[in-house]
Amino acid sequence: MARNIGSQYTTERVLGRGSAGTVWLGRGPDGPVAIKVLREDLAADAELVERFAHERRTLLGLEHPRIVGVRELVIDEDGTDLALVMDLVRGTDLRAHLNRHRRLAPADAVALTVDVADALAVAHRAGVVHRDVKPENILLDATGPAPRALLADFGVAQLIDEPRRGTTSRVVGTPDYIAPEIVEGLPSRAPVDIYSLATVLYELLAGFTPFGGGHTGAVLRRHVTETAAPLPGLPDELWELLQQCLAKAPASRLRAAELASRLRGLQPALRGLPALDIESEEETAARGDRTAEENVEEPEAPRGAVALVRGSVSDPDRVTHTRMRVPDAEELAGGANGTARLPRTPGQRRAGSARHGAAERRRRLAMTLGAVLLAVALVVGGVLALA
Ligand SMILES: Nc1ncnc2c1ncn2[C@@H]1O[C@H](COP(=O)(O)OP(=O)(O)OP(=O)(O)O)[C@@H](O)[C@H]1O
Repeated sequence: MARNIGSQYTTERVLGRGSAGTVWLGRGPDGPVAIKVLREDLAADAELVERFAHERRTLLGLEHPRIVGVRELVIDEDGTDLALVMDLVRGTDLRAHLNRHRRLAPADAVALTVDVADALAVAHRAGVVHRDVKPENILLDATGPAPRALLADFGVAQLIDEPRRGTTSRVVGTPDYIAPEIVEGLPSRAPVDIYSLATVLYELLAGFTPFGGGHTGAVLRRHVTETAAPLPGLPDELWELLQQCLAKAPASRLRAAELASRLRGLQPALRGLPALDIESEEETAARGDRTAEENVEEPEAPRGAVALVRGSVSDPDRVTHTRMRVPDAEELAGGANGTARLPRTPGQRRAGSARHGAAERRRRLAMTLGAVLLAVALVVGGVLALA
């Protein structure tokens, strides 16, 4: 049902829902807009409303073709509505795009990443850190010949989470995309956005994030202790860039403008390359491999591998935005064995899988038998020589 937002806008129908509220297709004096109406409990939080009002200039001031512009901040006097009026993006978000395509050709993945890096370069220059770069916050404008990415929700995560940030025992963000320094309780500066964007790029190429899968604590630990598994078939230069932006040390990551320019430089060489021919364990299981593995008599040797169900691109229960406890030092150190999902080319066995284990056992048995036969032959030979 249409309702008025402030004196100038009306809502028409729901475009989507997020943790902070509902986004509506709306109408204003200059035509259609998107209106994010924040949840009632947030709108009723006087401190939060004040923070929004205070940050009004920042929210409204970021203007760039690759940033979803905020046109108006509506604060109802009676405290019922707190809404952001935004430019309407005609298309979809990157999460929906990824759900449909599973993984993108390197040139397409890089083109979208360049758009977001351009947006971040402008924001970082203005001293604004996004803090929640993820496919859900990247909108795709589908009105041109190829989709263009726009980064949405600047500053919103920060404003909403502010009161809880005083406590160092909590980290805020979306687990799969959160930078290691946030997990360690350090402040979020511009490099956190670069890390999250590199995670998105990895996901666009692989179909899954480098450190996702399993429960939130395991995901956080991997961000701090593990390195991303290489993606077979990815051109070396692109892999090097990805690794650099996924560096644990924030200072080692590229700045947004440099990332955009380096990626642009790679674009000609990527043209025409197909999407990577790799799959996650989840996809292997979907192809019926799991049944075969379960039929092998001995269970898989425990490696601590985490099921790939949660956090996968098609998981409707995916944790998208949450507050988490900062893992203690012991928990963070527990990742030495590595628990992240590893990319495999289709049909390739995972080291440690039951079938791989059975083959390994057969190989070891053959080697042992060979060694015994050799020893017997040497003894017999020695006895005969002495006789
Ligand atoms: N400016 C816009 N134009 C068109 N659609 C939009 C716009 N902003 C948001 N949407 C749609 O609304 C959906 C919900 O957006 P919202 O920002 O509330 O949540 P989210 O980013 O998906 O999740 P969360 O807020 O929990 O991190 C988006 O996924 C997108 O499909």
